[in-house]
Formats: sequence, C-alpha cells, structure tokens
Amino acid sequence: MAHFTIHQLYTRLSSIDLTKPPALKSDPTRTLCCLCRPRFFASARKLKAFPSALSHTRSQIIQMGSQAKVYTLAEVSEHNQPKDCWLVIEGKVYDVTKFLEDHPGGDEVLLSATGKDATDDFEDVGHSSSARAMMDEFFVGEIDTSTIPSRKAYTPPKQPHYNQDKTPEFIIKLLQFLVPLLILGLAVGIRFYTKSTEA
Ligand code: HEM
Repeated sequence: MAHFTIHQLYTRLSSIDLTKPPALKSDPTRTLCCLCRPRFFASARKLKAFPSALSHTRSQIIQMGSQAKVYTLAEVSEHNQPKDCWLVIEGKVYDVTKFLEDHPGGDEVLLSATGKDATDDFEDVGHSSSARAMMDEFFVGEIDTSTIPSRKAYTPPKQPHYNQDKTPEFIIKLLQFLVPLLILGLAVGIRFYTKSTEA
C-alpha cells in the first residue's frame, strides 16, 4: 500500500475536482475522496490549516499568550559563560548555550556579544533567513528595552578652524628661508673678515 505524507495527501486531495462524479477505475484516491465527500473534504481543509498552525514558532505562541518573560539587561548579562550564554537580539532574549559549539561563526563571537544589545553585531554579519528561522528555538523571553543604555549619537570630531588669514604662515615661511641665508652670509662675512685681518 502506498504511503503518503500529510502534505502529499493534502496536495493530492486539493487537486481533485469533487464536482465531477467519481470514476472508480481511473483514480483510487479520487474515488475514495468522492465517496466520503463531505467529511473527508472538510478534513482536507483542516489539513490545509494544519501546516500553518505548525509554522507558529515558539516565540509567537508564547507571545500570543502574552506570557513572554521580560528580562532586564542586568539579568541577561549574568548569562555570559560557555555553559550559560544568553543574547539580546532585536528586543528578544535567546539562550544559545546549546548552540555555541554548532554556531558556524564560532562560540567566541557569541560569547563576546553577551551583556549588551547584540542586534548590530548580528545584523552586521548578514545572517541568512535560515539562521533567523533557527532563532526561535532559542527564544526565552523579551528584554526590558528601558534597561538597554541608549546609543550615544555620533558627534564628529571638531574640525580645526580653517585660518583664512595666511599672513603669519607667510611670515614663517619667509623666515625659514631668510634665517639660513642670514647665517650663511654671516659665516661668509666672518670668514672674509678674519682672512683680511690675517693678511
Ligand atoms: C541566536 C543567534 C544566532 C544564530 C541562530 C546564528 C546562526 C548562524 C548561522 C546559521 C550562521 C551560518 C551562516 C548563515 O546561515 O547566515 C552564522 C554565521 C555567523 N554568525 Fe551567527 N548566529 C547567531 C548570532 C550571532 C551573533 C550575535 C554574532 C556576532 C556577534 C554572530 C556571528 C556570526 C558570524 C561571524 C558568522 C560567520 C559568517 C561567515 O562566515 O560568513 N552570530 N550564524
């Protein structure tokens, strides 16, 4: 006897046109479906809803029940060891202890992201959608965002004021040129003077 997965069975059932009379010889699945029409097709509709029900993640289910535990950053920060590692990403708290060894980016990056909002670190890597889908497995609660220190706005270093008046600069350059010339002239002068006095 052929075995179908729920999905295969649903796909098969959905493709059958029940408005047509059953053709007993052509397709046993269709025949079976048509014979049990009302109840069976109602079940098929339920099957359609079933996968979507399954697709609700743990975090969604908990959130739906408004039971998500809210942690402060201080509480989350206590879990910062290889044997107990929690992360804060996009307002949610994840216990990634079991995932440390398997994390493709290594355990050290995860450990270094504890005790703070690791959203930027997580986003900077450009994690795939499958990585994001994995996160629900590790969801333990939400972060009390008021306990996360606000990011300081970036203030660019003050630019040195551009001096429009170039006079002092010009004088310095002139002196840099003239002083060696003066010293040289003085040395030559002394030389001539001493030579003439010797003679
Ligand atoms: C629950 C949280 C996390 C999960 C489930 C997770 C999962 C993954 C997965 C599945 C990959 C493989 C590549 C991909 O599919 O994108 C990956 C790679 C990586 N992750 Fe994470 N990750 C998490 C948090 C973090 C955080 C917070 C950081 C940074 C502090 C991080 C840094 C990295 C790095 C550096 C790589 C390697 C990227 C590469 O080699 O291209 N991950 N992660």
